[in-house]
Amino acid sequence: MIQLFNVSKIYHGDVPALEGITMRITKGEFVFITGKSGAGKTTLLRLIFRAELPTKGSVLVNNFNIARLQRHSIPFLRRNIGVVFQDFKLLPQKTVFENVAFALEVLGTPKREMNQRIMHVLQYLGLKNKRDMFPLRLSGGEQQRVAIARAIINNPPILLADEPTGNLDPEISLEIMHVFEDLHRQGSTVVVATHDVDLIKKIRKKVFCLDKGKLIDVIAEEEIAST
Ligand SMILES: Nc1ncnc2c1ncn2[C@@H]1O[C@H](COP(=O)(O)OP(=O)(O)OP(=O)(O)O)[C@@H](O)[C@H]1O
Repeated sequence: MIQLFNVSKIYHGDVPALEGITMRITKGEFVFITGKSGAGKTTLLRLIFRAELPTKGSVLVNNFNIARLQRHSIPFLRRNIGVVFQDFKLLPQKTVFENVAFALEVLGTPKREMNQRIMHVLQYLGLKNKRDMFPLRLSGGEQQRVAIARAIINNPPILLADEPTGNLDPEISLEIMHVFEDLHRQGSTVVVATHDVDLIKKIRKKVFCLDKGKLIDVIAEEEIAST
C-alpha cells in the first residue's frame, strides 16, 4: 500500500532530512514512525501525502508513484489519505460540525447525505453534543477528536497522524490512540509519527525508527510486547 524505495529528501544545502529510506507498509497495518526531534518523521509523512516530493528514490501509494502523478490526479491521492496533526489545524471560526462539513463540501457531497455522515462520525467520536461549539472552547483531546472526525469523514483507507498526541496529557493521548486502534480494526492503514516511547510500548505495533534521516531499526510488534 505504501512503499518507499531508497528515498532521500534534501530541502536545501547538503544535509538530508531523509536518506536512503526503503520501507513498506502493507494494507491494513498499524505502524509507528519514531525518532528524536529532527529525525525526519514529519518529512516522511509529508512525502506520503505528496506535500513534498523526494529528491531521490520513489514513493508508491497504492502502486502509484506519487512523483509521477499528474496535477489533476493529486486530489484522488489525497482522497485516499486522512491526515491528523499535532496542532489539530481546525478552523477556529467554524463550529465542530462545520469543520467536519468543510471536508465534504469541497467534494460537492449533497447536503442531506452530509448531515447524516457528519452526525454518524461525531457520534462515533463522542462529539455529538459538541456539534455547535467552536474548537477553542473544547479541550485538547476533544479538538483532536474533531480533527480525526474531519480526517476520516471520507472513509480514506489510509490515516496518517503526525505527533497527534504531542499537545495532550498521557491519559488523553491513550484515548486518542485507542481511536486509531479502533479505526485500524475496522480496516484502515494507520501510520502514526511520535517520539512518545511510553505510548508506543502501550499500543504495541510495528515501529520504524529514524535517526538523523536514516531508518536505523524496524521493531516487530512481538518484540515490543516483550520490552
Ligand atoms: N520545510 C523545510 N525546509 C527546510 N528544512 C526542513 C523543512 N522541514 C524539515 N526540515 C529539516 O529536515 C529535518 C527533518 O525534519 P522533520 O520535521 O521531518 O523531523 P521530525 O522528526 O518530524 O522532527 P519533530 O519531531 O521536531 O517534528 C530537520 O533537520 C529539519 O530542520
